[in-house]
Amino acid sequence: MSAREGGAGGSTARSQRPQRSGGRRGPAGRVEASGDDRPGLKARQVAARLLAAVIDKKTSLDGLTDPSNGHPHLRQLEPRDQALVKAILTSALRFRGSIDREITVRLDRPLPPNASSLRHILHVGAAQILCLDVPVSAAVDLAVASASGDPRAQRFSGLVNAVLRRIAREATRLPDASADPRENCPDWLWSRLVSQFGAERALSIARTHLSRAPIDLTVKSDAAGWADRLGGRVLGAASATGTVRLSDFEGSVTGLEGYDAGEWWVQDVAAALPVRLLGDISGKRVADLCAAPGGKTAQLAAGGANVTALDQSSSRMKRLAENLERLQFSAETVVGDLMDFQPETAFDAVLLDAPCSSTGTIRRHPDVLYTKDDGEVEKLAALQLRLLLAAAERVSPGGLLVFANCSIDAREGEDVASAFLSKRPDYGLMPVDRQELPGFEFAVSSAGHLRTTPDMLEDGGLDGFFAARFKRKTA
Ligand SMILES: C[S@@+](CC[C@H](N)C(=O)[O-])C[C@H]1O[C@@H](n2cnc3c(N)ncnc32)[C@H](O)[C@@H]1O
Repeated sequence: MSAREGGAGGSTARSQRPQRSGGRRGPAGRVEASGDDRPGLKARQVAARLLAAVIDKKTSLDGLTDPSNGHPHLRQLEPRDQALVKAILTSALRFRGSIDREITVRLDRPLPPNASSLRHILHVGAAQILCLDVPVSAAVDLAVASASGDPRAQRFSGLVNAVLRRIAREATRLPDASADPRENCPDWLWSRLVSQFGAERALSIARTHLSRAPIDLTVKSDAAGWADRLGGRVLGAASATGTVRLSDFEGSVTGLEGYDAGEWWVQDVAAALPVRLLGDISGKRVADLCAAPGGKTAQLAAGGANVTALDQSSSRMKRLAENLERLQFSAETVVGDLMDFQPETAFDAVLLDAPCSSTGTIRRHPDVLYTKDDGEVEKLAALQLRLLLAAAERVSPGGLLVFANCSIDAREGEDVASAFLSKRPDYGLMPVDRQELPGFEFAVSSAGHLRTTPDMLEDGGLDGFFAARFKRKTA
């Protein structure tokens, strides 16, 4: 058994550091069975259930873990158990390929095809052993208890015990230098990365998916001062970008200086770039047509625009309103479908940050690897074109339209931009000049689009993003 196996009952996720105990210890250090009341058991059961929802039903983890509308079983847990569940799921998804290999090589024969709940219990157990600072005995015993309490997995509880104990004894902790980006990148995404970027870049992008992303803050002003106060650093040219990166920060940002006073908001540096393509927006009428939860609305308001923010999701618009209130920004808000939006007058500029596969944000959302696929990308690309054509109707002659999203797939970016231009001859591409984004010149493609991938920026990377800028002709 490894040295960690005899650790204290408290468990600490290496990446997210929730503080949660494992099983209750008897005099001999063994975890005593006590039905569903055993400390830590509910958390493991919920983790297996949520993993099943992601893998088998392709449900987004963001939705499942939403504080107000997430899975009820998760919301019933103590905050520290909720944090443990999220840490388990992040690791289980980020390293799913490696974890699966560690399990599979220790099986005498393949698991039956209908044994998905057993598979999820094994993955939850192995993720704790391989990726988190959970005592091995707690991880194993609670996995065995999860199996025993599940009619579909009951008869395999001995196998769960044997496989997980062998993993604890024999396997290398993750992530280690040998963690293979390819084995943790599902085939559908890998083929897309290779065909779009070539094998070397594909590997470099897939490697970023094995690490957590840093926290970036967009500050209203005085980026250098906030970097000093919060122990971060300014990204890009200080005067222009306003992004402060907190590379090592873990935990909740709500306790940080400046949060209550509304001096900054969390926004990946790449997500802050599309708004900058609108140039000087002070005093202009600008519509943000897929606005919630409002990161870009806040930027538009900070730039002095008269902003109309629209989104079809009322719960997300509630968050947008709360965010704007904390930041002391104002905007006209509309809950509704962009396709039905009929403003009285057209706008000087429109931003469409369209729904997408989110393949640029896998470091933060590893579930995307398993909830999205090629078919979904195609559907989203078609939706984006429909939304872009509708957004184009709301721009005044001579006005600007920026189309953006956080996918790294060209079908949702460059291809949508070309299809749009072929359907709307009254619009022209207004290529982005590298000088417009000091410090981020690398993010401007030869076609004049904004195109980032998570491996582009040293020391922490950035989200993958696409943006194209169009100008409506005057006659
Ligand atoms: C990528 S998110 C927007 C993020 C936001 N711009 C920000 O920076 O915080 C996409 C948004 O599009 C919204 N959406 C999707 N389809 C829509 C539609 N037909 N009409 C209005 N909003 C829509 C979703 O509810 C979601 O909030």
